[in-house]
Amino acid sequence: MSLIDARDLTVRLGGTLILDRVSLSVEPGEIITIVGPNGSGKSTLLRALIGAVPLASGSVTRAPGLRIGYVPQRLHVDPSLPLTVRRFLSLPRPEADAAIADALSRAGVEGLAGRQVGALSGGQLQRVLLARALLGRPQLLMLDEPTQGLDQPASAAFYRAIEAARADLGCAVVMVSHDLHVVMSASDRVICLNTHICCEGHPEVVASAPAYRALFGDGTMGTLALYRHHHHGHSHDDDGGPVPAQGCDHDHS
Ligand SMILES: Nc1ncnc2c1ncn2[C@@H]1O[C@H](COP(=O)(O)OP(=O)(O)OP(=O)(O)O)[C@@H](O)[C@H]1O
Repeated sequence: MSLIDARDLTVRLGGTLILDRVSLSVEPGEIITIVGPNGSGKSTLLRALIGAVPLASGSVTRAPGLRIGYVPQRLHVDPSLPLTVRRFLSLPRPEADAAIADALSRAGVEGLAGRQVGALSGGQLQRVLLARALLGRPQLLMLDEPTQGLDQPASAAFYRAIEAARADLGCAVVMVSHDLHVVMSASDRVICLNTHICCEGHPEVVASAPAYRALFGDGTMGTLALYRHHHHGHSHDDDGGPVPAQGCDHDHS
């Protein structure tokens, strides 16, 4: 059984169409990466899958009792707030010291339990947020641009921790990422979102797209090229059936 099954998920916020008939299912243990331009609905999609956003139409079915660990894009913590990592990880529910130590270790930051949350570096805080998500031994880990603002070694370490957690817990991972090396190397499936799913497929399929080759040919400019690829309008001139997208190099003109 799928962990999550979304059918024609449609979300409107403030009268604006944010997600248009998005269908996807998440299978146990798979890693799905969601890419797309700013404002394309990636965060909203994660929140809708969790059930934190009302749907205008469509449905989201979660496996009964599904345990989800969610790592937000960022969390602002007032540096003057006295709050240790241990206490932070015990909110809202008290957790045993051993469980906290285990989660911190899985996230690769054992030894931080006594530190002040407000004094952590960006990379440490993201790993503590990962530890928090891992505490509930999730079947599904959802991460919203978790390495934003981290340097390359810190990002790489973060993703290694995610992979280790998946290997260990067997959890599925759905993440939003702009880190295309990760997208291409660590994902079972890549979904490119632009209000609707504009293309999806195995990384190799996406990698065969000219836009992806442009990425590695042109360095960071290639990153922009990927995000600019054929992001066509949102009008559907078809009957709303399955998106026939397999790669990122098609257009719908
Ligand atoms: N509560 C809200 N009310 C109205 N519009 C909203 C609300 N939340 C988000 N939006 C709009 O929905 C669109 C999608 O936002 P979302 O954060 O899902 O995009 P995103 O792809 O995650 O963007 P980014 O890459 O910049 O993080 C944006 O245009 C945003 O302004």
